[in-house]
Amino acid sequence: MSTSTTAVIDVQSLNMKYGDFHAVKDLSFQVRRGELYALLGTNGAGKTSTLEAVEGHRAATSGTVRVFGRDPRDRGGVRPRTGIMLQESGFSPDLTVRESVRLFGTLSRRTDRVERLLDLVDLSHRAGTRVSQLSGGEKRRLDFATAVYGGPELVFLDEPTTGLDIRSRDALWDAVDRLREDGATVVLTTHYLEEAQQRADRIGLMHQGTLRREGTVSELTRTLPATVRFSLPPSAPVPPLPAVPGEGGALLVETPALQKDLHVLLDWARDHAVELRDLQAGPTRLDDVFRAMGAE
Ligand SMILES: Nc1ncnc2c1ncn2[C@@H]1O[C@H](COP(=O)(O)OP(=O)(O)OP(=O)(O)O)[C@@H](O)[C@H]1O
Repeated sequence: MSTSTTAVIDVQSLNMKYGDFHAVKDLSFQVRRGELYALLGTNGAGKTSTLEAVEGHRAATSGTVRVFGRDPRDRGGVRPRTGIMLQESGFSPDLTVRESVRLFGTLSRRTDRVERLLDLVDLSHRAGTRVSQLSGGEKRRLDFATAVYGGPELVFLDEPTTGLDIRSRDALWDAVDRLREDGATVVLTTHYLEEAQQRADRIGLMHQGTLRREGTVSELTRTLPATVRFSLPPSAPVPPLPAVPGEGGALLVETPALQKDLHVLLDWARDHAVELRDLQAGPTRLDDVFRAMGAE
């Protein structure tokens, strides 16, 4: 899964307006070849509007968007290289699962085997079932199968795991890993922050139409303190680090240097024969960065 500095997506000073409402404001970002880039944000931040411009579904009010160096509305040049899993599927309810994959596959102008895709998303046993009779999770898996038909170079995954059980999620991410091993570039949006935290090479965080933060997970989280949580027996001496009371009698220590302060605490506990009950050391999570951004 190597990434290069070549930009597959290049967005410069993008503005999207709906009438007087300015939904995306002067947004610039790039997605490099082979990268998994997660575009995350609060509700109404402008992610869908941005992706619609990048996918060529909606014209920008101003600014430039290039995908593979071309205008994304150049359907002949961009569409055959791109797979899109939208939030809302556009399948005809009367078609069967097999027919849907075949139809969308033909539209993609790529080649693949329908049976391979059904197997990939564990829908082989539902091949002859009409789309109207699928469960929400099965429809989502069908969406994914049509998006990755023929191994596109660039895949957009818009909330791909919403409604999927844990086994289907794991299978979907395994399939994404295999696409990436073949060099695919992936753009992800999700409200499941832990998925982005685990999988994204880089993350862009949007809020109220602008890109507020961008970087790797460690670049984004290193600006906020980590938390150590523990409880002490009533007779324990005063701990060596400034601690504030938390829920259920726990003590919380916020630290910008988790490893160092954890050492201090553990050495102190050993030297004083103190039991640190329910000890938890939580690194800063993307959720914390998100909350901090929402409060700005
Ligand atoms: N067709 C439209 N007409 C008017 N306003 C719109 C339209 N589409 C989106 N908006 C507004 O633009 C803003 C950005 O919407 P967008 O759907 O891009 O956000 P989002 O980040 O995808 O949100 P969510 O996480 O809630 O899906 C919102 O305030 C939304 O109400």
